[in-house]
Amino acid sequence: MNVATSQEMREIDRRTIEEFGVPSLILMENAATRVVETLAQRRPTLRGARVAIVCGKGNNGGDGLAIARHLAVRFHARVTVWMIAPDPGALSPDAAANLEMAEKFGLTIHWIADGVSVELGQSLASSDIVIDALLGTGFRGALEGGGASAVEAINAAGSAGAYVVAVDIPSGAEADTGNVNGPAVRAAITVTFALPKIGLLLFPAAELAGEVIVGEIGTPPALLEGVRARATSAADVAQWIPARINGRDSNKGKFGHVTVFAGSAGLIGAAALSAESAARMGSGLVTLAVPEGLLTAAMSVANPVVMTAGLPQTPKQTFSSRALDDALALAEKGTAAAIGPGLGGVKDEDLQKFVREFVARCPVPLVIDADALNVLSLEPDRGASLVRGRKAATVLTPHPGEMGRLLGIETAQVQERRLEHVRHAAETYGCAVLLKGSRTLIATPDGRLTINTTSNPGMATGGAGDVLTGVIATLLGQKLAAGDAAAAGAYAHGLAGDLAVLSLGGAAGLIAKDIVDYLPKAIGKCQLESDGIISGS
Ligand SMILES: NC(=O)C1=CN([C@@H]2O[C@H](COP(=O)(O)OP(=O)(O)OC[C@H]3O[C@@H](n4cnc5c(N)ncnc54)[C@H](O)[C@@H]3O)[C@@H](O)[C@H]2O)[C@@H](O)CC1
Ligand SMILES: [K+]
Repeated sequence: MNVATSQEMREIDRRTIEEFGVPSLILMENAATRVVETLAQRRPTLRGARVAIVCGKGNNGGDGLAIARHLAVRFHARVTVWMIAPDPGALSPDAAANLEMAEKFGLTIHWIADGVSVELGQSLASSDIVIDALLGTGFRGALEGGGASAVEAINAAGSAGAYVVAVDIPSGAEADTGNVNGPAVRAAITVTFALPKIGLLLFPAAELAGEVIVGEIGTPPALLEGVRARATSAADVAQWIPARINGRDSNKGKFGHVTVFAGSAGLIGAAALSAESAARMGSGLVTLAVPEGLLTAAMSVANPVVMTAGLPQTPKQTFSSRALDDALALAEKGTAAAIGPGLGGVKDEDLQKFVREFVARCPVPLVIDADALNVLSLEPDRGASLVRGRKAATVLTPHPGEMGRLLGIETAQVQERRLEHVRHAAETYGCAVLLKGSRTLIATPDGRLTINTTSNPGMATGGAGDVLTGVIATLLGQKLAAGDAAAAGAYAHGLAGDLAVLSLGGAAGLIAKDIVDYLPKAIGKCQLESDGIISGS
C-alpha cells in the first residue's frame, strides 16, 4: 500500500486540479462525503445525533464545514460548528466557500479565535459525535493557544464518551513524521483521503488515529502510484516469496543456501538463532560458521539441520583475519551470507580486520548486523566506502544505537527523525538499510522507503534481531532485491512475533526462539491473505 507525505499529497491534489480539471471544491466535497458515509456505517444512530465539528482555517476546516452541511441535510443531525479562527477573512478559499454554503444552509456556527471557551467544552461534552477538522496535512510543530485548548476540549469529550472522528489526521500530529509535539487529538477513527499519510503509520500518531479508513476522493489512480513510500502488505510478501520458491520443480538448491558468520565466547546462542531462523524461513541449506574453539558448543546448541564450520580465531575466541580465505570460500558456496550476530570483541583489531575484509570481498548478497555494524562504524567513512564498493547486494540492519554510530550522531537524534536518517544511511552506504523500531523502516539508495506495520512490544527481547538477520539473508539468498528482502523479512518477522504473542496469550514472556518457530505460520498467513482465503488483521 502506498503512503504519502504532505508534500506529495499537495502535489497530487494540485495535479488532479490543474491537469485533470477536477475542481478543488469537488475534492473537498468527496472528502466530506467519505467521512459522512463512514459515520453512517459506524453510527447507526447518526440520524438526529448531536454532532460538534471543530474547524480550523485551512482546508481541513473546509472539509469540516462540508461535513457539517451533509450531516445536517442528509441525516438531520443537530450540528454545531466551532470555528477556531479569528474571522472569515482568515480562511483558505475553499474553506471560505464552504463557510458561505454552511451559513446559507442555516447551520449554527460559533467563532472563537483563542479557542478558550466554556461553551465549546460544554458543547463538545454533550455531543454524541465530535469531528476534528482543526488541522490536517498543513500542520507542523506544536499546538499552542486556541488550537491546544480546542484539542483538549475534544479529548475531554472523547473521554466522556463522545465518538471522536479525525478528518485526514488527528490534529496536533505531524503528517510526515507521526510526531506529536504538544496536545493532539485522540480519535476513535480517522478518515484520511486518497492515500494514508506517512504519519498515520508511525507512532505516536498511529496510536492516536484509532482505526484508519482511506477515503477515495476522485484522485486519478496514476497519480497515487508516484509516491516514494509504502507499507508492506501480506500480499507483497506472498508475491515476493513464492515467485522464487513455489516452482513445480522445487529442490533444495532452489531455496538458497545461507551462510551465517556469527558467535563468540558467551554469544553462541545469537549465532544459533540466526542460523535456525534462516532454516525456518525456508532456506534450503544453512551453514553456521563460528570461531573454531566454539564449534562443539555451536553443534550442541544449533538445530541439527544447520551445517557447522569452525574458522581460525583470535585468543579471545572471535574470528581472526586468518579466517578470511576460508570464510570467503564458504560464503561463495552459498547464495547469501550474514555477518554480525554475537561477534563480540569489537575492540579486537584482528576481528576488525576480518570483518572489514569480509564485507569488502564477500561475493554473495550479505546482511550486515550487530557487531559487524559496530566495526564498520568505528571509522564510518571507511565503513561506508567498503559497503559502497561491494559487488553483490547488501542490507544493513541497525537498531537506533547502531544507526547513530553508523552516522556519527546520537541515538536520540536518530529517533527524532527516523525517516530522514534511514534514507540518509541508505544513500551514504549505497545499500538497503533497515532501521529497527516499533515501526521498522527500510530505505534504499533510490529514495524509496518502506514502513513495516507488523511486530509488537514483546519482541523487544534478546535475540529478536539475530532472528531477523537470518530471515533477511534467506530472502536475499532466494534472489529477492535487497529492499524487498528487507521489507518482506521485517514483515514476516514481525508477523511471526504477533502470532507467537497471540498463541502464548501475552507479550512479556515472548522469547526470540518463539519468533523463529512462528515464521512458517507467518509466511502461510501472508499467502492465505494474499489469496483472499482469510482477511488481514
Ligand atoms: N488540497 C486539496 O485539494 C484537498 C485538501 N483536503 C484537506 O486539506 C487539508 C490540508 O489543508 P491545508 O493545506 O489548508 O492545511 P490545514 O487545513 O491542515 O491547516 C493549515 C493551517 O494550519 C496552520 N498551522 C500550521 N502549523 C501550525 C501550528 N504549529 N500551530 C497552529 N497552526 C498551524 C497553518 O498556518 C494553516 O493555516 C488536508 O489535510 C485535507 O483535510 C481535502 O479537502 C481534500 C482535497
Ligand atoms: K484533523
